[in-house]
Amino acid sequence: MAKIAVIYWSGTGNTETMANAVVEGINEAGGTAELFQVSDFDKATLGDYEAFALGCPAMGSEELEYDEFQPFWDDTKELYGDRKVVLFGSYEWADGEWMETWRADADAAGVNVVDTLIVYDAPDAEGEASAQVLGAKLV
Ligand SMILES: Cc1cc2nc3c(=O)[nH]c(=O)nc-3n(C[C@H](O)[C@H](O)[C@H](O)COP(=O)(O)O)c2cc1C
Repeated sequence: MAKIAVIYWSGTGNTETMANAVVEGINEAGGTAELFQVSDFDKATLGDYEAFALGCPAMGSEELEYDEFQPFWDDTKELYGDRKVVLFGSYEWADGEWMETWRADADAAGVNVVDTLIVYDAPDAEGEASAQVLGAKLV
């Protein structure tokens, strides 16, 4: 059974809601999801997982959260190899440019990004369903 890490940062809970839905989607598709706040994830265990869902909202000025998530991303982006990765997060002020930048950075690092998902503000039922579908793509 595919062991999949869902690793996220969330300030006000919107990306956390998405992360929980991603976990549901993985588990319903037959995978085994493990959920981590980024500050709790031990990078030394990266090799233990077959796929990854990474979540971070738009912060700064169309950027990843700079204190915890950006350093995590910078440290790990060369390490995913050909394992499947999805990127997700919530935004509110603009139109999702941070995700385009994140995706381009992932592509440049050779990350196997199978899909991305952005949701405006707090996910509604449709947003949560989309996050479940996203998670299932990793299984
Ligand atoms: C410091 C700060 C910076 C933000 N920068 C952006 C931004 O550049 N673009 C945007 O669309 N939303 C921005 N937002 C809005 C958040 O992305 C939005 O509130 C999101 O839902 C927060 O997700 P979370 O609940 O997972 O923390 C910012 C919010 C904060 C607090």
